[in-house]
Amino acid sequence: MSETRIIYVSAGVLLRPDNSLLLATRPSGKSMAGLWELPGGKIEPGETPESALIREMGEELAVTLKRDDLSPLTFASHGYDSFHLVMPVFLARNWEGEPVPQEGQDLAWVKPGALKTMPAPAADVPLFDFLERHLTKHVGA
Ligand SMILES: Nc1nc2c([nH]c(=O)n2[C@@H]2O[C@H](COP(=O)(O)OP(=O)(O)OP(=O)(O)O)[C@@H](O)[C@H]2O)c(=O)[nH]1
Repeated sequence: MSETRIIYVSAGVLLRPDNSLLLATRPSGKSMAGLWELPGGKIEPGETPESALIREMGEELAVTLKRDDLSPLTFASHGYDSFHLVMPVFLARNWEGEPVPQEGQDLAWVKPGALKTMPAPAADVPLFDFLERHLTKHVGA
């Protein structure tokens, strides 16, 4: 029986008062370059999902998040060819700083109803569906 390699990634939904959320393209040169994803990245040894996300938001977007700004929202679990992705997703409504791409990404603030128009990694398709239903239902589109 072949072993499944699990990759743990932490991702964040930065939600503005107008109910738009931030997506970023994967930088060129990386796997799945150009697709729209939630900001975040791999959880390194010794990190919690929260500390990894806080670090990634600083590295990728120069945004400062505090632990108390993060609420657990949902997760993705998706089998890619070479690994299985497990990705806790946190919601943040407060942060310090305006997101500025640090790695050449494009950024877009997207309303939940428009998420499905954004080409995304396979793991994000059910996630975008969830966000559309959840954020539209509970916050108003
Ligand atoms: N941050 C983020 N990663 C995602 C999302 N959806 C998804 O499949 N992923 C995958 O989760 C992994 C994220 O890790 P990462 O962004 O730190 O990866 P990396 O830059 O080191 O990528 P690399 O392994 O291609 O060098 C990638 O394989 C990425 O394709 C998402 O919405 N946000």
